[in-house]
Amino acid sequence: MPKRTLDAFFKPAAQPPIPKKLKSSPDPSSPPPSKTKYATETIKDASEEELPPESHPAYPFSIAKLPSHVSVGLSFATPAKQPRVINGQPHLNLLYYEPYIPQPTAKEYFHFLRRELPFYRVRYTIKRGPTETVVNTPRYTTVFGVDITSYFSGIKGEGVDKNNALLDSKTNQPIKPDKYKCTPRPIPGCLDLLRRRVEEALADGTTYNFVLVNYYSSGDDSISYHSDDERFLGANPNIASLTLGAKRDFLMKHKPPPSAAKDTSLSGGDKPLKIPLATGDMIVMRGETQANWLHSIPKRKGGETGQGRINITLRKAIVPGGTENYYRYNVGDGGFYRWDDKGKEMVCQNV
Ligand SMILES: O=C(O)CCC(=O)C(=O)O
Ligand SMILES: [Fe+2]
Repeated sequence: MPKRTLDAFFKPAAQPPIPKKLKSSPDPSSPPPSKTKYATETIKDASEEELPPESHPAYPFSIAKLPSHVSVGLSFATPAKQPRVINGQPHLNLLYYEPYIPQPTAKEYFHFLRRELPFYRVRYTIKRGPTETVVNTPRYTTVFGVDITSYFSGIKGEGVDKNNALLDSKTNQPIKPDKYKCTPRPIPGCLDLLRRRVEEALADGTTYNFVLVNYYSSGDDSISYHSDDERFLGANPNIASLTLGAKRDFLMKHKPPPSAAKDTSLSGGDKPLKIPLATGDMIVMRGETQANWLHSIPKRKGGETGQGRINITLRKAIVPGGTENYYRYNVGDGGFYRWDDKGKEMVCQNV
């Protein structure tokens, strides 16, 4: 791979000033100091670095650390643009970063995450009365994090290692073995940097403890209309949602009012709001949005979208039920998939 210059990472969007001196702490957001002194100096490629991957008993394989050219972009070139507020419709409250991550970094980040994360194609059953139906989730998913009643031990900023254990937030002691049916996974450094950067960008006290990742491999992959208004997120949850890779339409429509749909402006029958999300774009759904609006990524005619699309949502679960729900529906109990760069497809690793 060719060498890059720092200049290349900061094009084309207007960028915040590059700090004169960068820290050299082990925090993944901090690039090695020898490579970052001047904007024109060359910096090494990921392949030249030997950052040890992060392993943890709950991961199916160890997860690579972000190469420094991606962590530099995420740390110092975000937000690429200031957000627009979209609130011109009842109960709607969005921030729209167009983009949040500048394109060169978004592209590298997309390829890195697709290659390095474990993914799942979850099947689950739903029961309606006596009938059981099997649901095949129409996209790849994965999830990391734990609700606020627990946390992973470890030194802040040191990243994940195999000794990170789950502690109870009240007692600071190891959790009882039966606290969760699922096995929560610590957020790997490559996603935790994004989480911390978004919290900093919002600067309104928002914090997140979950990272959910969707991978839409083609136009046939989708998510149907829903709202993320589960009780385990608390009232008026803030959810940040980042797009990497292929452009897909994000549709929103107001929930129908509980009584007869007389007010057609809220009936849900109107044309949906369509936001064509491109790589690096981020929307933040806030306030009463989840309580009143549904959103979806519909299938695309023709099936193909070229390169595939990754969506990352940041959320905060406040009770153990949230942790159980997220692992059940985004990891499940089947085999995991890993991206095969030669075959250009997700390959199931076990069953
Ligand atoms: O892929 C997207 O943009 C939306 C994903 C989503 O709504 C969800 O995971 O709840
Ligand atoms: Fe959603």
